[in-house]
Amino acid sequence: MRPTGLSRKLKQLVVSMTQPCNFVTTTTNPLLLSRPTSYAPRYSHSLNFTTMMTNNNNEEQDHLNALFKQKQLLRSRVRKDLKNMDPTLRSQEDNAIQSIVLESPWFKSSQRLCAYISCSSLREVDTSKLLSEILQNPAQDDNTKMGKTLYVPRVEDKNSHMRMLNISSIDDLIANSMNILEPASVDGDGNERKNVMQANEPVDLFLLPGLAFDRSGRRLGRGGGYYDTFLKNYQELVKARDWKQPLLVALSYSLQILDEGVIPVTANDVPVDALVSPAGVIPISLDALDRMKL
Ligand SMILES: Nc1nc2c(c(=O)[nH]1)N(C=O)[C@@H](CNc1ccc(C(=O)N[C@@H](CCC(=O)O)C(=O)O)cc1)CN2
Ligand SMILES: Nc1ncnc2c1ncn2[C@@H]1O[C@H](COP(=O)(O)OP(=O)(O)OP(=O)(O)O)[C@@H](O)[C@H]1O
Repeated sequence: MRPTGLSRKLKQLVVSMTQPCNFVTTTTNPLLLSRPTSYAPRYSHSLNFTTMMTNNNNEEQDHLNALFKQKQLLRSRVRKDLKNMDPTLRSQEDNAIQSIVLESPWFKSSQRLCAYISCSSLREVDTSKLLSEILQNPAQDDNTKMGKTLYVPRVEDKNSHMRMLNISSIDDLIANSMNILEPASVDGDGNERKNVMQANEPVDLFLLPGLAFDRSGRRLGRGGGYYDTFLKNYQELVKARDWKQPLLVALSYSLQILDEGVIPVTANDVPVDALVSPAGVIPISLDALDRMKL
């Protein structure tokens, strides 16, 4: 059967998104182009509209299923590699990545950050030194350009919903059902924690976790869709408020940086601006080149 217009388009989209791309050297990076908000076909006339819609939806769903299956296989492979990583190497890489971040001008000058609380059983790049540094240097109430404000993730439900809540101490965290540390909704005094979506000023830096990355900014998460959903909403909020978009920086062990074209992505995947690996910063977007002074 000849592919219909929609299925051809969908295939092109999937193919284009699994091809290598580079934010810096080309202005036609598919990940940076405006993404489709819907795959729904718009036929002005059709002999058998319902059948066509059903076929197209089925094909579309088959493609997505195949793509999500590819993602799962890749996750299993990377999880295994992380599990087999030599502990001494892991600790060296944790230190190297954190030192690069701590010594960078873009981290030092950041005022409002969203960072993940690393989980050693998930073999995530350690963020403990970064969190200590941020929390040791809190923003003052008068909001002068000194000090930092930290927001960290809190999973709200299984429908990819998480919030980023303000904490002022590591003691504000408790383990959730996934055994990841996160803040309670209310602080010790019973006050609701500040939610970054309701803050009056923008976040300048996100430090992101992930299972695998590539040099084009593709990021493979753990499969919950939490970060992609959050980042899309946050980017929309920033746009509506006419603020500067935050820098999205992922922390990655060397083995998590995969060849281009290997990580499958869908239209919902949000690309990162830069990676920090033990070998240094890998800027990806033009914004990263500009703001990270590389
Ligand atoms: N430190 C940290 N906090 C985070 C995230 C994260 O990736 N890292 N998240 C980012 O979304 C959200 C939580 N999402 C999560 C999704 C899956 C798993 C998890 O344990 N996954 C298992 C496999 C589970 C399965 O497939 O059955 C694993 O990856 O081994 C943990 C957190 C919010 N907080
Ligand atoms: N076959 C499928 N068809 C449609 N949606 C799917 C399918 N399989 C998984 N999903 C949904 O896609 C989302 C996961 O997306 P994805 O695999 O891109 O996550 P991720 O890259 O790990 O994201 P994040 O890092 O943001 O958590 C989940 O909300 C899940 O319910």
